[in-house]
Amino acid sequence: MFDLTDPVFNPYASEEITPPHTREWAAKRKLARVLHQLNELAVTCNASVEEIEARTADLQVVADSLATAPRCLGTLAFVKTGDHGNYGQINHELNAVGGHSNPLAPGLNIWLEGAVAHGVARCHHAYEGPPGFVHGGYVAAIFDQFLGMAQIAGGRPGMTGSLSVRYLRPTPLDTDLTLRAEMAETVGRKTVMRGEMLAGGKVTATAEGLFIEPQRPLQTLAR
Ligand SMILES: CCCCCCCC(=O)SCCNC(=O)CCNC(=O)[C@H](O)C(C)(C)COP(=O)(O)OP(=O)(O)OC[C@H]1O[C@@H](n2cnc3c(N)ncnc32)[C@H](O)[C@@H]1OP(=O)(O)O
Repeated sequence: MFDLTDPVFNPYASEEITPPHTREWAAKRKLARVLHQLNELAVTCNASVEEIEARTADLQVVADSLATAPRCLGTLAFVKTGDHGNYGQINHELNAVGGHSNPLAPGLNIWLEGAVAHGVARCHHAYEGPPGFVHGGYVAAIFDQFLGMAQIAGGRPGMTGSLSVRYLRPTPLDTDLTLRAEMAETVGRKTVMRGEMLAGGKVTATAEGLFIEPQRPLQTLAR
């Protein structure tokens, strides 16, 4: 699924974001960036009603046009075509929290240095929960993806069985959030990961995740 020794595609080898491997994904990253910006503008812009209605009509034209193109519903549908890369490459683009071509993703970048996983994410105002701070569900989602990717270094990638987050102080919006995680223990198919999230050098939340290697390969679970 993810081969950390693959010299051609290992998105976690360094802090540098792995470039898109096809023109299609380069185009989709651009689309995602515009939509990500629109997400933030949708919750922050203070334009007139007329302006909002006019721009919404413009966007509806774009959405209706894209809706006429063929679609692939889910990563495995993209894999099946054979034209979009392997599962790891497609997941790297489309993942809900870490995908560079997914406008919902809060720009999570992950890299591994030996046994330690590092990451950075940034949540704009569409991720607001308490006033001025990141919604706790998004903090948990970032940990889920971050710890989930960090555990693949252990060689037995699993699905989240449980995730416990301790919210120590509110996590600020529009701030680089740095992440760090290490494997706490691994017993058979079960791996426990522990991590922390920092903003401005202060820990805002810690998390512990239990990941369980499924009995069947992950790619076959959807079938
Ligand atoms: C590389 C991919 C990384 C992906 C990271 C992204 C993070 C995600 O979002 S994953 C999505 C969220 N998670 C899920 O949807 C998982 C849904 N659950 C499942 O599919 C299954 O319950 C799964 C795979 C976790 C375990 O199923 P299965 O392998 O059949 O478990 P089973 O054989 O019954 O139990 C194995 C062991 O784990 C324990 N266990 C199982 N489920 C849990 C759980 N939820 N919490 C704690 N322990 C559990 C069992 O007690 C057992 O322990 P022991 O061996 O000591 O008796």
